[in-house]
Amino acid sequence: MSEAPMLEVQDLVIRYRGRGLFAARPKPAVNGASFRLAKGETLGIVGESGSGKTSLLRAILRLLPVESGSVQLDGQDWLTLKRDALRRARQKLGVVSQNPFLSLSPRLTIAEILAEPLLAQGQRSGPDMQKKIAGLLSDCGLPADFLQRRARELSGGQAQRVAIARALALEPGLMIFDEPTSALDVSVQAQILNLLADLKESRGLSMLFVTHNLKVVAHISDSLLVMRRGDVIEYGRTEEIVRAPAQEYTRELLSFGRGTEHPVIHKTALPT
Ligand SMILES: Nc1ncnc2c1ncn2[C@@H]1O[C@H](COP(=O)(O)OP(=O)(O)OP(=O)(O)O)[C@@H](O)[C@H]1O
Repeated sequence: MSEAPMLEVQDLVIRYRGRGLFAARPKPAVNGASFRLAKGETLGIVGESGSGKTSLLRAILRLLPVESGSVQLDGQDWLTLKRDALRRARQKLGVVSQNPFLSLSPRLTIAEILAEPLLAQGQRSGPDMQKKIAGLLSDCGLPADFLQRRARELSGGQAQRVAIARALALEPGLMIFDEPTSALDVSVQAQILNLLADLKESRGLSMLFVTHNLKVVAHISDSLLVMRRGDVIEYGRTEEIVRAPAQEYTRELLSFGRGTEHPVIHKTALPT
């Protein structure tokens, strides 16, 4: 029997409420999305503003109720989990968002930021924890002397590396990236994409990567899912979609990827 996928979403429908008592029922924000993410693979979810990407992510994170459909996370029926079971199971998810400065406490040292999730999980501070924290930082391409710096002293790229290190602290099975490079310069974007490619290889990470920029995500995704106005309009292996997109809309996203040139993927040099 083949291994259970890390994430399997089937016919997911998400609909916000209409405004006012007699408001017409709005069209679903996500209209029957289905996809499968195998362990160790990356799925890029792409679409322009309003296509439903954030709603889909928020539903997967259980921050938004769904109207119908199912989500299996590592073989577990994710949408029916209750309180304590959900809290425990959430450790399977690591989340990195667009702006690391909103999620990193400016006054804490990087060592304190990386220790937070471990302490919250009940691990004891001490030499083992220090070793683990130093390892996380180094895996994310920052030198050990950064441990004593504070988040407010970091560049955007460095802060995003710390946010990624913190999300990895509890060794989640699935990493979720919500526009992780869109606030960064193109050269720094490429470095962060290199880092994700390295981490995927060294840690066998499964990743969901949400972005409006198809060119960015095509470089690191095994599969792509293209959304438009709530519908999944294209889904398949990246090389096939890039070679022969079935939809005109996907072709447009490929040729006019907003805001970037082709980011150069190379082995990471000095972190920026
Ligand atoms: N809280 C809300 N209440 C009502 N409608 C909402 C709400 N949040 C989003 N929507 C609607 O749901 C649809 C999908 O929005 P969503 O934010 O999921 O798209 P997106 O692809 O993530 O866009 P962006 O890239 O701008 O974040 C849009 O039509 C949006 O107006």
